[in-house]
Amino acid sequence: QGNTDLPLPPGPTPLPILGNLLAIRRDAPWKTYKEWGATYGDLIYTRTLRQGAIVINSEKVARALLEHRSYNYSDRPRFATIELFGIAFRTVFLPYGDTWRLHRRLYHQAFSADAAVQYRPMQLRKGRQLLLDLLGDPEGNDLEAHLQNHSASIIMSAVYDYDTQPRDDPLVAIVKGAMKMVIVASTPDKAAILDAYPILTRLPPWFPGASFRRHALNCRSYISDMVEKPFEHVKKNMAAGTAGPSMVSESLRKFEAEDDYGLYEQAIKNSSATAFSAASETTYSTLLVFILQMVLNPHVQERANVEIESIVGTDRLPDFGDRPSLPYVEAILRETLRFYPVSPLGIPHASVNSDTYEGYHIPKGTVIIANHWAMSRDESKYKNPCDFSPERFITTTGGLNDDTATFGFGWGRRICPGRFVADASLWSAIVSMLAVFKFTKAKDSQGRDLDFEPKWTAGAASRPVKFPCRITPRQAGMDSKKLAQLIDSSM
Ligand code: HEM
Repeated sequence: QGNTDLPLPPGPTPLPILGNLLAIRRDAPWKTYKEWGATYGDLIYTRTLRQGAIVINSEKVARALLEHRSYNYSDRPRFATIELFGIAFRTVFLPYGDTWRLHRRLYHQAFSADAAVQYRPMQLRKGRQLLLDLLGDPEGNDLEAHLQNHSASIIMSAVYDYDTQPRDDPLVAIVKGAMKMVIVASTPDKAAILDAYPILTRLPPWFPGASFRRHALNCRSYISDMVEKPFEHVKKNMAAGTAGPSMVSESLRKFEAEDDYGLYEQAIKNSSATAFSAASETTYSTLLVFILQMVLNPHVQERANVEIESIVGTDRLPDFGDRPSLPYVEAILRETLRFYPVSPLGIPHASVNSDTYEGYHIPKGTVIIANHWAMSRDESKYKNPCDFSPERFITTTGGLNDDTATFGFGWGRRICPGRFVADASLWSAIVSMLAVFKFTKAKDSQGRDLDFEPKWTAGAASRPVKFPCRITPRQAGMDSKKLAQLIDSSM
């Protein structure tokens, strides 16, 4: 229990009304929080307008509070934008309670470590489709789109048994369109203003300056399609007897005899719609980080390729059976997750009751932000943290150390339930790409390397901004026919 006589954790002095709003970098708040850490430590109190928040800058404190006291830190803050834009149904925003527990149960059935194994053949197939897409795009003009398709097609298959079309898939377009609207509409500064002045959310849509209300109405209709349309696809296939296994069909069957079936059906709809949006952006952003780092670190690719060729040869592609024999590839995956957690501040938690930690008072209902980016740059754990170095996970005897670098998947009872699926999607794509391609810098007209400074997008999910590169097959004469043969001989 908290003790109100104790001080709040330390932090920068807030200005009247605005609090620390102006002191926080809008493009990368995680960097500001890390810088503050040098003065105030790993637990910082900050205020934006009326909203107080505690930032955790280290794995140690995150573990102590969000894991060991998970019962008290598994709630979510209620932001005014969430209701306004019609996204309060998403698991990520549900308060700590029965509906959220039911969602977690549904994910556990479909995506636990054991259940996730069933998707591996599909994930390998999708990884190989990605190879064909990359072969046809040697300058990586549509790199982001290929990676997006790969991630979207895996999650649509696992959740809805839906086979996406390689381009312009109608269901993917609905879901992507809805998520884009939500991201534009619910930027942190909008959220902070609407939370501080909730009366604004009740302005009529026609009111001057209330364009966000019109936007919100539009957004709600997109969101409704995002929830209903893929779900209808499964129901239709179940009625026709053609539905393959998926999170939705298996959950519907499991609960069909329950008295309160309607409640389960709603939870299945809402959790499955959350899964798509939570899975696709994070997974493809991580693959983009991987490719960027391969372009910038050719020696890492070469070492990985030597490892793959010594274990797999060149007549087939790697599969999950090879995974334990490929420690360096594993280290690359870990280093990709460590180097740039694509959700740098995770999703905020909230405290259920007030609490005391190391002599500081944490009020009930405080927003708690885990700064994954600061954890990735912890010099006491990661020497030269700004270097991309898979070697940091390799022991002197060539095996892997115990650090799986999974802090980017979050904490305690709210930890990402899709992490095992994500891990397999990432590994199968990374190992396939390393086996077949070399990623290098693009060349200018004189044949010189085109150097560039990597940039990162702002927002809750951050990823590399488009960068120039070349994607070259390692085997001479590799064309789509030969690659298709290699893929066939690997099935
Ligand atoms: C590289 C890929 C991924 C990353 C980096 C990632 C990261 C995260 C993070 C940081 C959280 C918040 C955890 C917390 O509150 O402490 C989260 C939550 C969540 N993730 Fe993931 N995720 C990934 C892939 C996936 C996949 C593939 C799925 C679904 C199959 C998924 C479904 C979810 C859901 C439903 C939540 C909300 C959990 C809750 O509020 O209880 N994620 N993820």
